[in-house]
Amino acid sequence: MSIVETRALTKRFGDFVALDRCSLTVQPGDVFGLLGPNGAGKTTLLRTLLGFLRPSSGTASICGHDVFSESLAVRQNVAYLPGDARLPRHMRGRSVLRFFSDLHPLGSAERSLALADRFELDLQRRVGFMSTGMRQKLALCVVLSTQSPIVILDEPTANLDPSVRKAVLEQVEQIRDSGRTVILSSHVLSEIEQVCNRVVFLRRGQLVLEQSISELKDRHRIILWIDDKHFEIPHSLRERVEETFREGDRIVLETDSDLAPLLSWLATLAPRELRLEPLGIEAIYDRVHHPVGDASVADSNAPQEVA
Ligand SMILES: Nc1ncnc2c1ncn2[C@@H]1O[C@H](COP(=O)(O)OP(=O)(O)OP(=O)(O)O)[C@@H](O)[C@H]1O
Repeated sequence: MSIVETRALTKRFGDFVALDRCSLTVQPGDVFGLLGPNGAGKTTLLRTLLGFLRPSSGTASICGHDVFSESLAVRQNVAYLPGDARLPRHMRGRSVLRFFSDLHPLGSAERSLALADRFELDLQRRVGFMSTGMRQKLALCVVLSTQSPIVILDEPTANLDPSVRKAVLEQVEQIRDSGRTVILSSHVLSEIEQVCNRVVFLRRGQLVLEQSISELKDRHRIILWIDDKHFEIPHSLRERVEETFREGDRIVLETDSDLAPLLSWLATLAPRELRLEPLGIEAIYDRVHHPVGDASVADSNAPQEVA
């Protein structure tokens, strides 16, 4: 059974559609990545899942509870790191950790202190005197130390230096290894590729592609330079390969199947040069967000402010 499920989930702010009929399922143990450019609707989706925003239409449930009408039950199962976590500025780091671990039924002061140590965070400092990155680390200690079945992280590594980023991703991997579920939004494609097993791409409020990371890793791009003007993929290989681009003597092919038969055939054509590269999430991201012939959205489509 899915641990998170949305069906045709839609959120409008006035006339502006921030989420447009999004249907997705997250399975227990998934590390589920949410990708999309600024304003795509990632935070709106996460805030709707947490019951902070009322869906305009469609449904969403977490652990079988409706996210809006049963939001208390939902929040008991979720630890959430917002993109702009606000913590009491007058409190010292240590008191913040104690306060939140007492508050959350699945919290633990001991775990949060151990994390602060791992992130090399000075807990003597008051929140108001911490840097942006230090406050982010503190919020992460609060969220990552709870044992909630679902952990939702909105851009968890923003503002962090590379060594803390690495430590945060290790924590995500530990959560995954303990069988819990993570939903993670990030602009850092390599992080998504590293820790997620599934990823969805949001674009202007719509889910435009869902991709398993293991399938993504099997996808390759072959670029070849060939003098033969009559290049044609043989019938027997057409199922395995797709020609995506041809310009003069340069041809780009993509495939997600076994490379051996394809490379054997290409070798018989004696190309002048041949390059083989894993397609990677970055190429998919570019293709999804800058499709050929796409015109950028005019400003007239911008939302109106809604409280
Ligand atoms: N309360 C609101 N009233 C009006 N429009 C809103 C409101 N909240 C969000 N929006 C709009 O909804 C769209 C989606 O915003 P959202 O914050 O979900 O994007 P995002 O994908 O998280 O972006 P980013 O990567 O920049 O954080 C944006 O155009 C934003 O301006």
